[in-house]
Amino acid sequence: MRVLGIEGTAWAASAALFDADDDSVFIDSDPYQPDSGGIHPREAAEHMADAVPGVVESVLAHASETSDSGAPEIDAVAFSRGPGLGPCLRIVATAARSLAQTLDVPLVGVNHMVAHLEIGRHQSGFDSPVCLNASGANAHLLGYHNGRYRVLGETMDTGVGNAIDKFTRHVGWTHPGGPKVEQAAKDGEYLDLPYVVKGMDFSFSGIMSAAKQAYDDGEEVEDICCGLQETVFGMLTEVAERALSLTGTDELVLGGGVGQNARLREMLAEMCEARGADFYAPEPRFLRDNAGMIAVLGAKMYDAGDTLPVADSSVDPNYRPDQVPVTWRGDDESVARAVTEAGDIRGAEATVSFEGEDVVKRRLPKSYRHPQLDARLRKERTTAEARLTSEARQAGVPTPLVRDVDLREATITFQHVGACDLAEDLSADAIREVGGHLGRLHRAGIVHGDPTTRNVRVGRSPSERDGSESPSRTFLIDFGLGFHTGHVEDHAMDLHVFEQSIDGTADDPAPLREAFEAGYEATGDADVLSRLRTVEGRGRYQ
Ligand SMILES: C[C@@H](O)[C@H](NC(=O)OP(=O)(O)OC[C@H]1O[C@@H](n2cnc3c(N)ncnc32)[C@H](O)[C@@H]1O)C(=O)O
Ligand SMILES: Nc1ncnc2c1ncn2[C@@H]1O[C@H](COP(=O)(O)OP(=O)(O)OP(=O)(O)O)[C@@H](O)[C@H]1O
Ligand SMILES: [Fe+2]
Repeated sequence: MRVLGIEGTAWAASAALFDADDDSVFIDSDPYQPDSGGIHPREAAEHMADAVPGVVESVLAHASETSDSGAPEIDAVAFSRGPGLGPCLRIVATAARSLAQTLDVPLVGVNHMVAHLEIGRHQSGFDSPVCLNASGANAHLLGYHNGRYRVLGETMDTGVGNAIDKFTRHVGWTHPGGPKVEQAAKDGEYLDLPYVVKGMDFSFSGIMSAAKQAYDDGEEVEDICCGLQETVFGMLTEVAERALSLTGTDELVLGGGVGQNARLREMLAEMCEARGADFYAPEPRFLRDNAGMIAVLGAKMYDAGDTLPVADSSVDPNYRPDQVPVTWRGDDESVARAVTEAGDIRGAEATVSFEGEDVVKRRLPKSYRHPQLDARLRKERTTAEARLTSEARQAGVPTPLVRDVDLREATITFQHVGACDLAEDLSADAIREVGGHLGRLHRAGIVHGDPTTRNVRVGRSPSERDGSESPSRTFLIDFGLGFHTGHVEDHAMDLHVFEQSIDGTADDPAPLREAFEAGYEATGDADVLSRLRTVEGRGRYQ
């Protein structure tokens, strides 16, 4: 089977031929290079109109040369339906429709983001990996579960490449900025910048403002580039590790143009090696925007009968990966694995060992992180965790007692609580109770920062066992990303993080979300729930 793919969401006018019989991919691309500034939508669309016919022509010629009959012998035409720049998408879709009609073959509409990650899954042979997309206009973690790719975490503002490109525009470098930052960072010293991770979500705007400010203040640009890479890629690696820990899977694939960065790949590989996971990054020609990935996913979709009548083939500039009905994977596949609790636990951040009635949590150094950043985060988080675990308790939220803190070793000793993590015993009742806990916590001016189904323990409390006090079934743990705040936005983010972790693991998340929100409503502020709707609906990628 042979599928011709066409890509043109933003800068790469690209066509490709994927031959499923010998797994070969031929790609021809013609990039748009802005004279100055960033990608200009109208200029980019003009580029697509000029360049797409040429790359399609060259792929058709290749197809004819490599067929027995001398005709192109193409079974389907696949194209990027979105997300991307509307004017570019429309030109590419028009080209794809007319080519499919000329060749008299079906049309396949591919989600560009899903293509960025399916290429890595296809080439690695991994079953059901966590996928990190680090591209220009996006940054997110996806995992397949129950017929869809679930968003496990994502940027709350700009895409990672665009964030870096905005900084390089500020210092007067031409587009794209990513490779220039990579080069300059080699001659730089690490510089501290804000580090922003909320559960498995993250944001870049604060870092970018600080980086621009540092430049205006006369810091060496090489040092800022080094700090930028260490911070931004450290965050992406951390959230990828969180996703591995939450889902229990041991496979990670990388996709997207920023994935061409050697430092990012090095950090991800090192993180995976340290936790015994497998890591795969496609070669650069499949990481940056290219039609090869569109043709490969197009072939899987065509095989599954997932083709588009021309009348229904409109483009979608905001096409999200979790909107795609995944027709080409089995319903029984899932990114979520059962995690068995035996002996020491390796969480995303720390190792946890069970010592009698106590639990000892050690934030061991992370070798993938810059040592200065690593020391800062371990200390900050240990301090926050010890303090907030106790303060939450005082606010009426069940948490373990803190028995001992060793800041130098970044180690805390806690009382052992619960029988298992909520992830292993997801029930509406327990989740309603967690909603109540978060409402109370927020009223006390505290956010948890990382409320996931692995950071809630479920089971009987010691008081319940000896019958001395009224029982509580659920306990919040892992306050390392917590902080004091009265902002509705921060509180809504806490709820968003929790709901994302339900979406990532539950078969039928809707009733669980409802129970969670009902629980929150009973103790928390209604404004936070309405802000949650805004957070979810926000057009994130800029
Ligand atoms: C929707 C679609 O149009 C968009 N595509 C896209 O952003 O192109 P992509 O090829 O995946 O990524 C381009 C980005 O990748 C960055 N980039 C390229 N090489 C880099 C490097 N060595 N280090 C860091 N960033 C790099 C560029 O600066 C640019 O921001 C997307 O996938 O988000
Ligand atoms: N006080 C406790 N009582 C019982 N079990 C605990 C306690 N603290 C931690 N655990 C167990 O250890 C696991 C990891 O702990 P924790 O979440 O604090 O570490 P982490 O490295 O920050 O993990 P992650 O970042 O993946 O959430 C928990 O999911 C839980 O199963
Ligand atoms: Fe892309």
